[in-house]
Amino acid sequence: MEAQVTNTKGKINIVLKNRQQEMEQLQHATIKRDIDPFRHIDQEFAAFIGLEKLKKTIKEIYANVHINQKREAAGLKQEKQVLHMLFEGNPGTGKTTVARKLAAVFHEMNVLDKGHFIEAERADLVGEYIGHTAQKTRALVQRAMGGILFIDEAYSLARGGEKDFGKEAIDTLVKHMEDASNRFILILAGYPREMANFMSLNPGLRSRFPIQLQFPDYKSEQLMDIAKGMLAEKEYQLTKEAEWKLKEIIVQQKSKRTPDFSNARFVRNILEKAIRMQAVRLVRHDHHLSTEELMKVTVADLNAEE
Ligand SMILES: Nc1ncnc2c1ncn2[C@@H]1O[C@H](COP(=O)(O)OP(=O)(O)OP(=O)(O)O)[C@@H](O)[C@H]1O
Repeated sequence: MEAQVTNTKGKINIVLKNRQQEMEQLQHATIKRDIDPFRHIDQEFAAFIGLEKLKKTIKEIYANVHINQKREAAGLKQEKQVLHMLFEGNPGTGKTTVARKLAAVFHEMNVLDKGHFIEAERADLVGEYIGHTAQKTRALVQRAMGGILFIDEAYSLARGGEKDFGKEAIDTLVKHMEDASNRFILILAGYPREMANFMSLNPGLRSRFPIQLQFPDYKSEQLMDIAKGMLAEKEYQLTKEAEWKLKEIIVQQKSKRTPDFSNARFVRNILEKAIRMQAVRLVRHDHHLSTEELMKVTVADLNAEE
């Protein structure tokens, strides 16, 4: 009888201990979630190599939104953020891709109502007669409400100087940026030197953009990481030799220091061509192609002439 009681007590003790362990694990998981509120942002931007300042800025914006919600719940004033941005970087450094991604991420964060993305250029804003430009620009801004309006090569708006209708487009944009500052996000993008010149011709314009991001040229190692990411996404893989070859091509191209070197786009173009060449190589085989053969991109594919 005594032995039975001890046995039952032992079982209860084990059950209690397991329960305590479960509770501790649960607590631990909750604490972990609390100390890493940015995990989701890290995941969303994991495919973007480099761009550390951008990632840091998005986390600041997220923190602000989150804390504002808590302030609202506590009956405190909210600090609405103005998020118009300037993106300055050479060709293929990711300006358009990042802007497109931000539209989706900001929608998820409740920063933007709709989260759509409108890419515009000079012809979409500048009209042909007096009044036409303001009307076109206003209509474009209206379409962009709740989303992002991205104007690439923004300096083209100032192309014709003082007498050009481009000036009217800039003035109209500035007016709407202030009137509807929280309802859409304007991103002006372009190459660094041209943007600097454009800003110097329009004093006061730069200061209207609280977020200014530089997109630096990628280092060769970063371009290799971008290449691997692009291939992995498409379910391809470089052989070791092909990796060395691609690195050699990138280093050689970068050393030429041509002003129009197109960074990640240069890499994308090489890979797309190599994938076509791999298909041409494989299509000649009439044996069963293994998964590995279908995935591997070789030096021959990189070297092949179209
Ligand atoms: N950091 C990055 N990580 C992964 N891929 C990138 C990165 N930056 C750019 N890319 C890829 O490079 C390509 C070109 O990028 P994108 O068109 O956004 O450049 P851009 O700066 O807008 O160029 P441009 O000024 O010439 O229009 C895209 O396919 C994009 O996915």
